[in-house]
Amino acid sequence: MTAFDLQTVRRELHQIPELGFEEEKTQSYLLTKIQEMATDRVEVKTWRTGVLVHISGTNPAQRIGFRSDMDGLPILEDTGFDFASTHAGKMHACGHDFHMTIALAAMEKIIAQPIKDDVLFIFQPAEEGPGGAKPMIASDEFLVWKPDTIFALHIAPELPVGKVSSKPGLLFANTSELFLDFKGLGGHAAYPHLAKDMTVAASNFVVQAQQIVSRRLNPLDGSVVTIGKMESGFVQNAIAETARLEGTIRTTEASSIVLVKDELEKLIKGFEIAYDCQIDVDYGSNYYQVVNETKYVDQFKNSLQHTDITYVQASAAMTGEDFGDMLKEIPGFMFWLGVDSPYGLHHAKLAPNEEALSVGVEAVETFIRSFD
Ligand SMILES: CC(=O)N[C@@H](CCC[C@H](N)C(=O)O)C(=O)O
Repeated sequence: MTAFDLQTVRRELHQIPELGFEEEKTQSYLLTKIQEMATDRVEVKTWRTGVLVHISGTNPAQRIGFRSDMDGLPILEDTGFDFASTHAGKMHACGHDFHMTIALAAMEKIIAQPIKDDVLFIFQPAEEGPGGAKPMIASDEFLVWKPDTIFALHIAPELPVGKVSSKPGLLFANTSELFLDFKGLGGHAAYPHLAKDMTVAASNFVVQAQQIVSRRLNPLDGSVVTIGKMESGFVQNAIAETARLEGTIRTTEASSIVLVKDELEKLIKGFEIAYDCQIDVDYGSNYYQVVNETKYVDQFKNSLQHTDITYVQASAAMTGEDFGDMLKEIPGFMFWLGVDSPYGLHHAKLAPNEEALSVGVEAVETFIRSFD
């Protein structure tokens, strides 16, 4: 049991989603909750819009870190919930409201009954972009409390409530954002021969880019090029002078990200000639793969044996997570928490089952106590 209601906290957080490094309301909400549960063992630091909470152990030999991300997505919520987002066009569509609620509740339990070791709860901004993990772990605020091991969870819509899953080794892919700006020549819709149509150029680019995955990369290595957003033109009867594509590259091999970028650049050169246009590319933020340390995955799995939580073996996924950048520096692992939603991550109707909140709290607390 916690002193606060998990569902209420999750719903209050759900109503105030904020984009990366804009999480001011979320930060102040978390700080209020943390103050309510703080004792003289607890120290709090802020880093940009993030929060670090250090709980001194009774006889510390090491420090265990648990990380929750904080940001929402630029998605217009379509759940119909009476606790839907109050921030127009923004939504907790990746479950970070769940992650933060679970972190707060697990923290409350560790404060109430500290373990031997120190524990650090990390609320990290900007996971969806531009990436808060890398700058956070390089900050003085983090380095003074750098954990010896670190772990995190992510909600899994396709997994039933009561189940968690993970695996040793690769869990999530390498990622790079992709932004392409096309500049041609606009004109009247009736005179295509006098214009350089960027709707046609960008549309063909989307199709051609798919062949990098199917024809240039080793089919045994996983890779994805997804264009999630496409914009061009202003009106139905004018040829578009500009177009913009926004997407993401995913690969299971760190080195394949470079290969995909090389191939994209060849394509860009070809398109600039073929469509007589200019194409500018920007790769935005890049996240390193999430690689789990076997010993901690085993410890997690074993720690759950005396609970009702079922551990199942996961497969690697092409999702990305800047937690990979933390795991590159600090050994640990990440696990999926079953939330049984009919709609998936990043869907405007994502509806995780709130019964999974207490399962998440139990899994996190149980793993932390397994160091005792
Ligand atoms: C778990 C999850 O859904 N993470 C995001 C991370 C996004 C990274 C970046 N903005 C990109 O799109 O490359 C994901 O989309 O996998």
